[in-house]
Formats: sequence, structure tokens, C-alpha cells
Amino acid sequence: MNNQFVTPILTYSEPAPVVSDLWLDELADGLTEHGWMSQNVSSRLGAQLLAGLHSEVQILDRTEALRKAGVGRGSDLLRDRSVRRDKIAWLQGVTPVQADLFAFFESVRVGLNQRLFLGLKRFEAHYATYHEGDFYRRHVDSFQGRASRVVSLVLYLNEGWEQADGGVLQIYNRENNDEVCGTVLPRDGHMALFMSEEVPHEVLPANRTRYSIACWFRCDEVPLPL
Ligand SMILES: O=C(O)CCC(=O)C(=O)O
Ligand SMILES: [Fe+2]
Repeated sequence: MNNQFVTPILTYSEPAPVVSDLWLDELADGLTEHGWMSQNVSSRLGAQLLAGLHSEVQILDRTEALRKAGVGRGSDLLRDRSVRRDKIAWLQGVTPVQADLFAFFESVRVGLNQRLFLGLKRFEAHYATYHEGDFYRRHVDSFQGRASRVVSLVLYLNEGWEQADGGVLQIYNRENNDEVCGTVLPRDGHMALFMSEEVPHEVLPANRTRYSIACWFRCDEVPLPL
């Protein structure tokens, strides 16, 4: 066979992400005590998995396979550029890196249920890109009382992100929504975790392309409008 035109396939053979009981305890404590937390999970996920996810979102971005994100779902979907400007693509969990990431999300779902009795039934996740100047104004991820999205997890895929690059995730106090109580730099392998309904948050304008995966753990069995 003439191999001249065979595209090389990236080999991906990283061990599965590491999830321990102690770490799940930490996540549960963070959610209970403050409603949110952030952490560097690079060593849990591994460099190859992070690099693989980064290259997937970069390909999607370059081929313009990402779509303008909206607020709401179905017939309620609004694409209001004054609220959010990111572009998204839903993950299906079928590529090897997505399958490993989904296994990781599933361990988090089960671990949080065991500790907090949240009744999380499933999760959904999308890639997001914010290009220069893009933002997402202050919001919560679920309408109060709908309990569809219960816990939000955002994983960042940006090497060498500095304060000057903008695009920080700003977290507001769940008791006093006007008070900023934390910021998270969207650095490669860092993750933010928070209660979807309770914790208002905002993505400040990015000064360069910003990649992430947002995942929501949900209580409903079937997709409902947010
Ligand atoms: O990317 C982030 O830091 C947060 C994104 C977000 O709030 C959302 O997609 O709902
Ligand atoms: Fe959000």
C-alpha cells in the first residue's frame, strides 16, 4: 500500500484520569461551604488528555464548526450579543479524549451524589471559544427552582494565560450578588466548580482566544429548556 496520502493519526494512550475519594470530598466540601471552588486538575487529567482536548477545540475553531451560543433552549433560544459572545460545540463523548473526559465527569457526578445527595442524573458538556473582545455577562446557569442544571464545572484549555489576557471568570457572592468573591484565570488544566442556580458569574472580555469546556450536571432525565 502506498502510505503517501495516509494522514497520521495522533496516538493517545494516556492512563484514565485519577479521581480519588479524598479529592471528591474536597469538591463536595467546597460546594457546601462556599458554593464554588477552583482547582488545578492538570495532574489528574494528564498532559496528553489536556493536549488532545485543546487540539480538538482548536480544530473546531479553525474550521468554523462552532456555533454562536444562545441563552435558553429550543424556541426560547436567544442569541443576544450583548449578553454572551462565545461560540460552542457540544461534546458527544465519542473520540478517545472525549470518552476519557466523560469518564472523569461521570466519576464526579457519582462522587457528588454520594456525598451531597444531589440526585444528579446526567451531564452535558460543550466546548466554548471566546475570541478577542468576547465575554459572557453576569448570569446563573439555571433558572431558580427549575433544578435542571445543578452543578457547573468549567475546564480551561489555555496555555500560558496571564492576567493581562483578560477573560477571567468572576464569581459573585451567592448571598450578596453585587460582591465579587473570587476570580479564576482560565489557565490550562484549571477548573471551576459551582452551584449552577446559586452562584452568579461572569466571563470578562478576553484579550486573546480563550478555550474551555463547560459541563453541567443535571437532575432531569431528559433535556428540558433551562
Ligand atoms: O468559561 C467560563 O469561565 C464560564 C462560562 C459560563 O459561565 C457558561 O458557559 O455558562
Ligand atoms: Fe455560566
